[in-house]
Amino acid sequence: MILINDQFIKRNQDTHIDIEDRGYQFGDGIYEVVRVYQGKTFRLDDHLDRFERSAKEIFMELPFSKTETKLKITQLIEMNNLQDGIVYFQVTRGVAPRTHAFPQNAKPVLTAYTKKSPRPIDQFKNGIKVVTVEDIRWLRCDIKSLNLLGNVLAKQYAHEHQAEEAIQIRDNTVTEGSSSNFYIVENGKIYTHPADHFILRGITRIVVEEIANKLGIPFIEKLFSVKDVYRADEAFISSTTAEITPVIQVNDKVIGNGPGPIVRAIQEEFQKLI
Ligand SMILES: Cc1ncc(COP(=O)(O)O)c(CN[C@@H]2CONC2=O)c1O
Repeated sequence: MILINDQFIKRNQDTHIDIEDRGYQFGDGIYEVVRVYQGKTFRLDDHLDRFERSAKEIFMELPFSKTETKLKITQLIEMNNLQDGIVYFQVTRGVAPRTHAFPQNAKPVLTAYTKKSPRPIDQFKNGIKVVTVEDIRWLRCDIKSLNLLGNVLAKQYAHEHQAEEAIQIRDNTVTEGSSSNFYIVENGKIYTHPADHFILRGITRIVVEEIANKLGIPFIEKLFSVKDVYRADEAFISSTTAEITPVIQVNDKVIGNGPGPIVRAIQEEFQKLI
């Protein structure tokens, strides 16, 4: 089943999204991806809080309250008997004759679906290779909007260079991955870009900070360059789908000696949480 507003419908039915839906024409909308483990959502409240903030930041009404949205998402997971995978949901500003300014009386459109997806265990174990690209995105990357072309181009560059992720660089500073947050470890301390308008404040990033605090590992929000990355003892990314994934190579530079003790400790604690 999928969800369109307050209707649960079979996916193979004649479902349609209007050609003048602003999400389709302008990317005028917001989204969330939530992980489901053994049928239970992980940090859904945090995702819904961020969803509400994203809507507020683009001056968009949400069609349902947090409680109502939570219920619909949970019902969808149960209907589809999703055990391990993700639930994707988004709201667009709705359908209206194409004009850039906000339409007078368009109704926001909520859609959601679930997808079985195994955890990338090999990547957790062995780590991944990433490449660096220029961060060409707009200046409100803190909003989880449907405007993902910059992210798409970055990810495509990674795939064309046999890498799993592209780490974006803005003014000689490492911001984040195309769909992940990025960290380096030096002398037992974790460094990551401050949660400002230049990155998305990842839910998994919040969990990484909580785990670091629990383990007494300094979690330092600080600007750093690619040169700092090359000198790092360890590097890793985090996201709802990548969880905590070690980074063992950046461009042609090997980082440390493969997944290090800090990222392993964070992974171990994360595993306990789920
Ligand atoms: C640009 C960007 N930064 C950071 C993150 C990490 O945020 P979370 O920890 O909250 O997931 C994401 C996740 N993007 C989602 C996660 O999976 N696929 C996505 O598009 C992202 O797209």
